[in-house]
Amino acid sequence: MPNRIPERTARPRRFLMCRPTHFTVDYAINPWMDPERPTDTALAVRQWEHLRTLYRRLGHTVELIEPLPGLPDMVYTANGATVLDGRALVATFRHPERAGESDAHQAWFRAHGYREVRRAGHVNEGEGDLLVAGRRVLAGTGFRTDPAAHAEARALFGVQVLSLTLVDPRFYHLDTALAVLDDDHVMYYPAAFSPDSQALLRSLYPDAILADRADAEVFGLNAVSDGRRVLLPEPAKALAAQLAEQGYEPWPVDVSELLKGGGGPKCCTLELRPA
Ligand SMILES: CN(C)C(=N)NCCC[C@H](N)C(=O)O
Repeated sequence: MPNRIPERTARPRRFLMCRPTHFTVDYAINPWMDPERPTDTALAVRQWEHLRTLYRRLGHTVELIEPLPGLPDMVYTANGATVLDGRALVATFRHPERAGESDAHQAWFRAHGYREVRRAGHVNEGEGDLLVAGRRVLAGTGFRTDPAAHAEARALFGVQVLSLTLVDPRFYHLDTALAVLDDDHVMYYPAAFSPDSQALLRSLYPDAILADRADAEVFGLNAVSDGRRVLLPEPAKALAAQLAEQGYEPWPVDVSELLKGGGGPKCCTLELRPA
């Protein structure tokens, strides 16, 4: 009997985004950034506007945080916090170039009625490394987020937090190597993880979609899923085909300019999970 394609259900989401008004690459804190390569801020804004419009068209709510001059990476709001049950754990960045973003996010969450807003006591780059999967948090470490931040997240959110070690500097945040598709389904690039973390992922998600190197290298895993529709960088063709085979709707987006900073659709999108 042929395998049945599972029925996928979309759930409306609430996202926080930041217009890339001040986007440029004038420092390099990840292997994708090259300050010698010109950037086109107007194009970055157009690509970002398209992403925002798409979310709205798909029925999601987009809230905005004001972009600040001198913080060109602020467009990557996923790194600003992790939000679960109305509690915001605000990022503490590894690199001084991004440190100013923490105050901006803290102020935003305080002004928007979150029941608890806490600044991380250890290096913690928000949803770049802490991905919420149902009532579990998958937590990356190796390049940015400190393992001690995982314990802090466990204490604040009161959910299971599972540590995963990244081993390839090109996949420096968990959300470059793994995407949560649904509460209990993920896709990931195995070679980005240590052997122990690969084994853990295999046991947790035996039916995960596995990305190949080519799709991982175009940031195909830096994707946003609402349970059925999956927005991902358009060059990740094989991954889009795999998603379709598994009952998802791939929505390819052009984020070529934003990739110059080392981030794709997911990096530009922080999910707000109310109480
Ligand atoms: C998918 N990724 C990596 C993100 N969640 N964020 C992008 C951060 C980019 C920034 N220039 C940096 O290197 O911090």
